[in-house]
Parts: sequence; structure tokens; C-alpha cells
Amino acid sequence: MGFLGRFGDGLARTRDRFREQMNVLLDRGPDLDQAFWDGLEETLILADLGGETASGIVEELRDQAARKALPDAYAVLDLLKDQVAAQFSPYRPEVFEGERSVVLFVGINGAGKTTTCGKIAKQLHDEGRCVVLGSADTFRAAAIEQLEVWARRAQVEVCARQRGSDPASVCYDTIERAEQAGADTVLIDTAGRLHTSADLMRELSKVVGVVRRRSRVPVYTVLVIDATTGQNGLSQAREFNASLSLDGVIVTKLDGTARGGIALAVSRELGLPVLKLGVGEGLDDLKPFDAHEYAQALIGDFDERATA
Ligand SMILES: Nc1nc2c(ncn2[C@@H]2O[C@H](COP(=O)(O)OP(=O)(O)OP(=O)(O)O)[C@@H](O)[C@H]2O)c(=O)[nH]1
Repeated sequence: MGFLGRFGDGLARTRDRFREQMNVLLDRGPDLDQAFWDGLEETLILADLGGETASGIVEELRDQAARKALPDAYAVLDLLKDQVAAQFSPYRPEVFEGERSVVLFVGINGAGKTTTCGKIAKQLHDEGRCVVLGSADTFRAAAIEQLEVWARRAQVEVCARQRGSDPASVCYDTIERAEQAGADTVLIDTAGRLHTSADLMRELSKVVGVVRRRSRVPVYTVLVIDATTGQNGLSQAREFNASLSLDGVIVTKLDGTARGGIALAVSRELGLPVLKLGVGEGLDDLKPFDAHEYAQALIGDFDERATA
């Protein structure tokens, strides 16, 4: 693993944009003047960290610069990574690594729910856990087939019914089957929906309610966000969280965007842990989350030599 860690390549575009902006700022000289602080905040906003998060980080760094009498911008940038890492909500290992769990994947259309569900099934199966998949995306026929392909690849069982079936009863069947099989983890794919559609959100909330009532093991609801949607990811997270009380988020497609900061914005502003990061379409491109590795990959190393 390189010095940028597991997310290094996936966050390359976000990091390039960030460094480009920072270099423009540092070209003026390393003084800790108002223009530097404004420029730093703008750079963080441009990486899609969100206005609230960006100003929170800058405020804290300003405070530390004054308290520790930091000499210049390079000294501030040394502290930035720790500041970024500290903003994330604490990781919740119990969602995928707990003794038993049922996890529902929710999110807007095309966010990467089915793919993520399949990748996690394969990873957990390879770790020796018994996994059952449930295809509650009964709206899109291709999603059922896609999950069946993943189930074969991962060598796990999948519960599916034909297109148009009631998603809540697919969940019911899936949990029953998982109990019979003595499964450790149940992963349920749900149909994509717009967070702005009240009817579809109500329907999903009903499905989650059925699962919570039926399951004898902890149930977690995980939002999958496509990083390329940028700040819209924050509105998605707000709406899904308001309807479903989310337990965590997975951010996908970080490889295709310079807006990788959205993972931090959502985690900090909604108090939700990031559980995994998707950095490509391959099986190994879904990475376990680590706040320090994320910060390292986002910012890289800044020193006078690197920017000269
Ligand atoms: N580059 C990249 N592509 C990804 C990533 N995760 C998923 N995808 C791709 O995104 C596309 C949509 O993924 P799906 O898993 O079908 O999305 P979905 O949320 O299940 O879609 P709906 O069922 O329509 O809501 C697929 O082509 C995936 O291969 C990622 O981390 N990086």
C-alpha cells in the first residue's frame, strides 16, 4: 500500500483539485493572513466538504494557529489532516462485523446499492460468514438479475421474487430463509427512489418497519450515496435520515469525481458513520473506512519542497 493508503487512487481527482487550489494560495506566500484563511475555506468547499464543515475546520485551525503560535501556512496544513479525520462520526463496526445483523441498502436510483450489496456479500463470504441476500428492488427487473449474478459470484444464497412483487414480503421471506440457514448477515437491496418523492419514501419506511418488527437480530439501514452528485448527497442524506433514521452511509464512485469531500460533509452534518467507500467497479474497489486514511488520501503531504 502506498503512502496514500487504500483510498489513494480513488480520491486522486479530489486530491488533485484540492492541491491545485492550495498551490495557487501558497504561491502568494505562506503568511497566515485573512486571504489564506478565506482561501483555505473556499478550497475545502470546492472539494464538497460542505459550508458548515469547511468553516468549522477553518475556525478550529485558526484557533490552534493562535494558541500554538504556528509560524506559517505549512504548519497549519500539517494539522489539517488530523482536523479532517476528527470531524467524522465514530465508525460502527457492528453493522457488518457484529455477530448477526440485517442490513438494508437504500438510496436514489443508480447510487450503487446493488453493486455494493453484492461486493459486501462476497467480502463477508470470503471472511467465512454465512450471508443471505434479499432482492427487495422488485421495481427494476435488471436489479434482481444483477443481484443473482452477485450471489453466484459470492457463492451465497439470494431470495428474490418476480418484478412487481411486494418488497416487504420479499424482506419477510429473506429473513425467514436466513433464520433457517443460520445466516450471520442478511443484506437487502431496495429499489432506488428520489428522496424528494414523499410516496416512495413512505413506502420504503413501511418496508424498513416490517423488517425491524420481523427480525430477531439488529437491523441497520445504510444509505448509499453516489459521490458524483456532490452537495445533493447532503439533501439525500437529510431526507432519507428523516424518514428512516439511518445507521450509516456508504459513498460510491469516488473514483469518478473531484467531490470526494461529500463523505465528510454527510458524516459530520448528520452525525452518521461512513461504513465503506466505493472507489471503482471492481470487486476489490469497496474499501473499509478509516478516517485517517481518508484524510491522508484527500490532502496528501504538503511541504515547501512539494509545492516548490
Ligand atoms: N466507477 C464506479 N462505479 C460504480 C461504483 N459503485 C457502483 N458503480 C456503478 O454504478 C452503476 C449503478 O450501480 P447499481 O448498483 O446498479 O445502482 P443501484 O443503486 O442499485 O441502482 P437502482 O437499482 O436503479 O437504484 C453500475 O454501473 C455500477 O457498476 C464505484 O464505486 N465506482
